[in-house]
Amino acid sequence: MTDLLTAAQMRAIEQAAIESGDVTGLELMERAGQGVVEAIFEEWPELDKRGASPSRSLTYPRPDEEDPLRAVVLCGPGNNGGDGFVVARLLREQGWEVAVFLYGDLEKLPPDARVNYERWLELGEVSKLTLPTPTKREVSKLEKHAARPSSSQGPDLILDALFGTGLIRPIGGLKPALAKLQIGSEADADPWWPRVVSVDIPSGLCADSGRILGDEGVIVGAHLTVTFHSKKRGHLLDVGAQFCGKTVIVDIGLSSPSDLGSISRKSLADLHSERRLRRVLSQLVDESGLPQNLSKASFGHKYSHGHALIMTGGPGKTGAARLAARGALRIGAGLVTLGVPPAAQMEVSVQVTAVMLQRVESADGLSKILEDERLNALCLGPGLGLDRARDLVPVALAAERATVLDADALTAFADDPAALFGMLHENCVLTPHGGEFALLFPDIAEKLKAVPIKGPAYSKVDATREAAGRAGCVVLFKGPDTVIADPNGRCSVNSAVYERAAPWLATAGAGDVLAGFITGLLARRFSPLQAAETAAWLHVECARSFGPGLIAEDLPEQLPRVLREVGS
Ligand SMILES: NC(=O)C1=CN([C@@H]2O[C@H](COP(=O)(O)OP(=O)(O)OC[C@H]3O[C@@H](n4cnc5c(N)ncnc54)[C@H](OP(=O)(O)O)[C@@H]3O)[C@@H](O)[C@H]2O)[C@@H](O)CC1
Ligand SMILES: Nc1ncnc2c1ncn2[C@@H]1O[C@H](COP(=O)(O)OP(=O)(O)O)[C@@H](O)[C@H]1O
Ligand SMILES: [K+]
Repeated sequence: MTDLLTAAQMRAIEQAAIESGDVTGLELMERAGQGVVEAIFEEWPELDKRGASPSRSLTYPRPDEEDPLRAVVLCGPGNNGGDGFVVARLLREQGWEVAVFLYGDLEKLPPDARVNYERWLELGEVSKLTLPTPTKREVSKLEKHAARPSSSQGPDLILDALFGTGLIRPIGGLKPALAKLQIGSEADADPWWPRVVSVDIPSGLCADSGRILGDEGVIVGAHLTVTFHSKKRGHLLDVGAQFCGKTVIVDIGLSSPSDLGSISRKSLADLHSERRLRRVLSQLVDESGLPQNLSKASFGHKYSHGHALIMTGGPGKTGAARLAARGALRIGAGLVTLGVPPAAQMEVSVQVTAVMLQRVESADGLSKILEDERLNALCLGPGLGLDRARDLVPVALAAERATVLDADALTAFADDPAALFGMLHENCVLTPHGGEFALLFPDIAEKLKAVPIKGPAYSKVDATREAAGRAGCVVLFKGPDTVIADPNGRCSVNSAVYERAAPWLATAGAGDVLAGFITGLLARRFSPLQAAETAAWLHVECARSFGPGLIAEDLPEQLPRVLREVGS
């Protein structure tokens, strides 16, 4: 299990460790600072002068062997700043020239940060940056220390230890200073500009939501972010990953992430965990006791792997449902039938082979074929058309089968979401993208859109949980930071950023395939939450397996390879 923590949860874990007497806050801070330095050397071995490490850097100017390496360390008024003082000291001890700035009042530094401030003072000085807005003179001093290589010798590293998990207000006052350093969000990516490293999280970013506090959008843009113990939600949600650069986690010897002390498991959000998903994929047991893994049980027949029914729209509108059907079949549903209006029968029949076809003109027709109890998973929405959705959705939901509602099946209820919520049951999965989410849950979407002026800000995890509670079923809220929640508060994030980035997944029809994947897993009797989580994970894996140039049709065709790799 990989938990994505909030700032409060991280503090609780730290507090529990300190209270247990196993470790002191000062020791944790020292380990944090050491971890940052190690991570910097790991990322840029040419900065590590301790041994004869290879001086290879394609992106940055190679440090001159004769000159000392130089760092500008920006420390803030809390313990994040304390970590900064530790890093400054460790670099200085290795011969670096380090210019340290403190943004805030010395008198208010928390005790551990104060100790590390004092320790640093034995090695160097600290320049002041007045809070909230540094003076012009202070900013020009900062600028002098951070001059570009073209004008004088610039620093090799800028360390952002201004704010970490304690950020609760916008940092608008720092705008001119960050602009001068060219490390703010507006800075161009400049390969000749020093490496920017953020301690824990880029300053300006809310650790709980991945949103920038304040309407000015002031934030540090880092090349490398070094966080502690576990990723925070802000590293993955919303715009977080755009500003973190590469994010690495340093173990500072806190208890294992699954040992959470007073934190309720219900309040946590999981990061998609490959290990857990592999377990789900391989260990599910169906009601006949056969292993329900995706290679299919050797003794199962097609009906033991479920029968999915996916409704299409009218002529010219059937492509989306066909994509979903292909996805459902490839992910292992025993049979997949497309429910087609008579006018589109010809169009669909010339395009499908393994997928079956059944005429379903209207609600009556749907009720009739749902008399077949073997149809155990339904999908409505992709290309369905709004009128057909309004006609068919009530009948489908009344049948109480596992049901995915996507696209038009969601939009059709924009005028009266409560009517939809009244019909939903616990075996449903809603798969809205941002626009559909806002139609069904306008007040929740509004909270997520409003500029956060204080932290911790309302997050996509909060929003999806709230939506799932209201709908009474699983909600999968799509995006590069897909969040999946059930009405009991269980929640996970399926992230497609950092090493799992798959921007080419944002292609027409990709969502239809996802709906099909979920439907196929529901047919295979996965629970709604497991079906949504597993499908979302496989969806990204398929996109990554294919790579750039992907179109939606390619996704189901990648599944055999991805499943083989999962099973191996
Ligand atoms: N937890 C752990 O296990 C470990 C944590 N560690 C480190 O501690 C960090 C968390 O430390 P933290 O709690 O002191 O928070 P931090 O981000 O330094 O700032 C808080 C201060 O900022 C202030 N403030 C806030 N917003 C502001 C604004 N816009 N403008 C101005 N001021 C603002 C706020 O002020 P106040 O509202 O109280 O006036 C408060 O004084 C964490 O990120 C990690 O680096 C590691 O050492 C090892 C183990
Ligand atoms: N930048 C991105 N990186 C990774 N996945 C993305 C990105 N943008 C969107 N997606 C995913 O692509 C799919 C798009 O679905 P959707 O918006 O319903 O499109 P469509 O209706 O065209 O199928 C969703 O699964 C979403 O999570
Ligand atoms: K920081």
